[in-house]
Amino acid sequence: MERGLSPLQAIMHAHRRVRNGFTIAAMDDISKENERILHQVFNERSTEPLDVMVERAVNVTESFERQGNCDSSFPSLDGSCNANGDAARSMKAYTRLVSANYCNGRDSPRCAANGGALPSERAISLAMRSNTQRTISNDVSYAFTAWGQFITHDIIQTPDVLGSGDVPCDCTGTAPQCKEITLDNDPVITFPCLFIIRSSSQLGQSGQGTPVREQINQLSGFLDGTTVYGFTSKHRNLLTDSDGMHLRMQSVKGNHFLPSVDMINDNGIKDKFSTSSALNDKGHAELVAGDTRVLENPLLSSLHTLFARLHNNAVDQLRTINPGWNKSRVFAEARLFVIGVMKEINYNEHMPLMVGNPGMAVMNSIGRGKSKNKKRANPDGHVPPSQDNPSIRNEFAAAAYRFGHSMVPDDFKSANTDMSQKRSAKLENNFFDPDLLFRDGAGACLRGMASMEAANVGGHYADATNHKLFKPNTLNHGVDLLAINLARGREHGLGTYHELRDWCMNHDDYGIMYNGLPSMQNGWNNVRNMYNNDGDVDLYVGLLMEQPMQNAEVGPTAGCIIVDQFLALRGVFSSGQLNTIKGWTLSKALCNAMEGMGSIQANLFKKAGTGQNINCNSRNMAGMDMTAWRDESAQSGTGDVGGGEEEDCIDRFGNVLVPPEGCSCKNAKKNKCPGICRDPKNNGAEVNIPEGCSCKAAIKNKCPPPAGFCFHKKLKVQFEAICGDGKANCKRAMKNSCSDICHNGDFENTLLTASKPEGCKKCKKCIQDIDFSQRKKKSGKKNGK
Ligand code: HEM
Ligand SMILES: [Ca+2]
Repeated sequence: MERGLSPLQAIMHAHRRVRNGFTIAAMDDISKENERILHQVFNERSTEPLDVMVERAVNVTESFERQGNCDSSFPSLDGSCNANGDAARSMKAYTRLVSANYCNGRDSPRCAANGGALPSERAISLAMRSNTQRTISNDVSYAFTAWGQFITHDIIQTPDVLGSGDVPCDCTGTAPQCKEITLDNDPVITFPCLFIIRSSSQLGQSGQGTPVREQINQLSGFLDGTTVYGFTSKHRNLLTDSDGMHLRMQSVKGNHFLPSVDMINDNGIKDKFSTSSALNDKGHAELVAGDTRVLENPLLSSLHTLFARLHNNAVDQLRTINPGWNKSRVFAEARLFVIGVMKEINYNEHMPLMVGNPGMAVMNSIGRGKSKNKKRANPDGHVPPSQDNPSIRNEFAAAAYRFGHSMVPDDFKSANTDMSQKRSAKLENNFFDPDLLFRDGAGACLRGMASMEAANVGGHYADATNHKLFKPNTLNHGVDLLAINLARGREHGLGTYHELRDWCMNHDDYGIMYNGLPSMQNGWNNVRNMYNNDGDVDLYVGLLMEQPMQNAEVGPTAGCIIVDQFLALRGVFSSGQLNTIKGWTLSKALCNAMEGMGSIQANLFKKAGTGQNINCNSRNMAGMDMTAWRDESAQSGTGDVGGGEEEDCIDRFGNVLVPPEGCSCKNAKKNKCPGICRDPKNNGAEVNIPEGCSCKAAIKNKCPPPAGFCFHKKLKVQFEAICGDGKANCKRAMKNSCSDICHNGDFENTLLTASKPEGCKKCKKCIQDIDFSQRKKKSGKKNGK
């Protein structure tokens, strides 16, 4: 928990939590190097040819070590090996549907086509608010919206430029890493300005051969369970239980919750998952998941809980069905199952409601192989999702898929088994606060999510997101997510609404989603009049204000961008596994993994009361039939049928082990490789093996003389202790009960032996010059004994 932050610092802290993932040092180094290259080209006017500089930037990014193995039959963690050129793996730049539109043609936020200033993002946000009505969807529940956020967090996280301090923007418009949003007599917000930190980027080259700033995706862009498992081996290992198969959980009031930061012994985890006490103000320990945004709102945290539990349930099933599978195989197959279920829900339940008949017509026609996007299926399991470029599109990340922000309501709810309301909580008081989740449990929260209404997509955000995003408990407002989204689009140099609308309308496959020019929602004329020229309208503004397509939540231009993206990310499973996954819906997942379930919508994304319900108590709903995953070669129960990925070798404490050639990681973890010796009872601390002694004996402090060194576990030092009988007896030596030595506990000087004064029986009693009080204080406090 971060305490003592000013209100603005607390907001910044939360915003940074949303933007910056659980990285490893190599990733941060790559980001810094990329910024350096950008600076060289844009500010120092490097004389090297652009091609050379771009190649250098690409090489920098490529230097990020793969978090997986291309020979594996399982998808890698970071999305590497899934597509040609490792497209869409973690740390790759976004691609664009239309050329970048920066004010200076290279890297400065977009301006009006005539070079003039655009209206302030906050002014547009307020104009959208006052010119539009907020209406409630007749079709979808809040689960529809929440799912969009959960999927976002699997495929997209654009990090801030590194190295900016607590409040790095001062509203003077001078700091290069800041994109400021000017305020003019603001009705609610009391800060001198709003601001965002610019997105970390890489040097790219536009179609016209000019250098441009291209933003980076920190995540694996594939829909591959990043929210559950993280995108680095280190993170995945820290989330894995000591049995190597289950995900770590904590039990609270008899139910499984995500693990708390206190349970995971890693400073990076504490750093990236802690929240500010001005938001998380009831003092709950933060929860840890595969994504750093897990606590952003309590219903999102509940969805994370659902999929972690689902993984663990799948592990239990797979172990029964295939007792011969080894641990890493069980983990990998459970992960594959979880990813399969997520995809099934996303493509079968979520997308049809989002893009409606027109969008699904395009999805289906291309899926059946009529188009250039045709996929190749591989009957043996995981298949690269796309032979085309599956990268995340900038227009999708920075505008189109943010449509869900306008659907988020002010009041979040939990529900009882019969779906009646249990509790209502204001979102403005629950950003980065797991209170609702801890009070009512994940089951009640997800039932609440299904019972809640969602607003229609449009220009009128809820108060919680329009004025009070990340509101600290000491202030009566926060910041404006709508203005932030607009600033982000400009800062990324996104094309305008007209540019994207034209691209989509003229597209061979997507043009059919239009029926002439899209019709716009009420208030459109007033909003577009904010701009000097129609051609300047921000992409996000146009997307929110198009009338939705038939049975869709979004209009044709957002639909086009979304369909294009999800076509690129679609993958294929083997037919047997596909049959298992086919039956899965979000409601079935809730029935399987959530406590207190009764009757809920069959399609959870549909507004309660508008469609069929199902009862979780029917066997078909709550069960998990994994027979298609049965492996005849794994029925013997020896636990040696492998197939898991080969990864960096990291033990369960997160220590990176480097097995010498010819020794496996498995053996390294078991202390069976020469030169590797770690104490499992001491968080895997390194133990030196004295010559002529074994690791096992060294850990137990049982190495005989002359090798006789003792390892003091608490102080993590080795010392020499040869008792009077000539034997090394560490236990006795540490207790000062050897016949001839006393020591003062100051083991920092490694080789400390003191001879016992003559006639002395107990060191403690007879040695004055050895300061035992010192020792007591030191080790006594440290060890709490
Ligand atoms: C309570 C609900 C939500 C909150 C508080 C929230 C907040 C945020 C914030 C603060 C950002 C970063 C903005 C920036 O600096 O550019 C963001 C990004 C984003 N959000 Fe949300 N969001 C919510 C729900 C949703 C939903 C429902 C969707 C989609 C259906 C969504 C999609 C996105 C996308 C695509 C991004 C861009 C991610 C990136 O580039 O890193 N969000 N959100
Ligand atoms: Ca992913």
